[in-house]
Amino acid sequence: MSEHAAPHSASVNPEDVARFNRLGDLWWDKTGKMGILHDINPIRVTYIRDHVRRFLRGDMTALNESPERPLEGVRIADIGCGGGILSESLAELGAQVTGVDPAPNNIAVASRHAEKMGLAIDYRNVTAEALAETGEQFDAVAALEVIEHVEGPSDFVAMLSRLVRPGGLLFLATIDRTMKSYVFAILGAEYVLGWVPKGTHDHDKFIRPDELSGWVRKAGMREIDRAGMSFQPLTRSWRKSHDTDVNYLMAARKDR
Ligand SMILES: C[S@@+](CC[C@H](N)C(=O)[O-])C[C@H]1O[C@@H](n2cnc3c(N)ncnc32)[C@H](O)[C@@H]1O
Repeated sequence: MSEHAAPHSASVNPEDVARFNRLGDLWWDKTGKMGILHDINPIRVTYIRDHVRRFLRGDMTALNESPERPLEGVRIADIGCGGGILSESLAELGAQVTGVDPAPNNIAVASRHAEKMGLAIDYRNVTAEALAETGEQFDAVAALEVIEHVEGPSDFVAMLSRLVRPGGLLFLATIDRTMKSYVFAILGAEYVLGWVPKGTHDHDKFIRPDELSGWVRKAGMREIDRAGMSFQPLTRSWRKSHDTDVNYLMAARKDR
């Protein structure tokens, strides 16, 4: 596997991307250090599915009523796709997924896994900037658990907006910059419980929901929803909530 992260671009923090580049098979180990992404994935996928069906049904003829493939024909870009956890779930629902990540090994892991699962996903080892430069646009763009790892997050949102077609949707997920997130997402998840590799997160790079909403607005889009993802200690499970103090999702729409 390659030690080097691929093409440099303004949003890429080389050390951070190199750390993700080394994860290899851990991406698909549901009980390992990336397990939390598998645990929250059903909430993220349902969130995307429901917003796409609610907001894009009117202008997409291919968006049929099939309960098994509710995203049939929807073009979605998964930015910072890692090992493909989100990309695969969206493809299973019928979406035409393009997954990009600057770490070459992530794309290698994602491509191998998708092939094993019989899923056709267009994985590319390019930066999000390089994808935006092609002028391609998507019905929906998702950058989940990515923006807290990039350089210049407000510019990153502006660049993501360029990838969304008029009337299309942008989905973001990140962590709020609160005392609670310091306790849960850093001390708890990295140091006490060991859910996530130590050093994965820098509290200063966490983002307040209103800050994110402002960047979205500046990028010519409009926030349409935000929701929390909360861990329930009693049932040891995650659920969608109104508490955005730690992990949260945001959906935005580009005007036509
Ligand atoms: C925490 S992982 C999330 C992976 C995936 N989005 C998921 O939720 O399953 C963060 C990912 O963002 C990627 N990444 C970091 N900086 C990036 C950038 N500037 N542009 C695109 N992806 C980036 C990393 O390589 C890594 O795969």
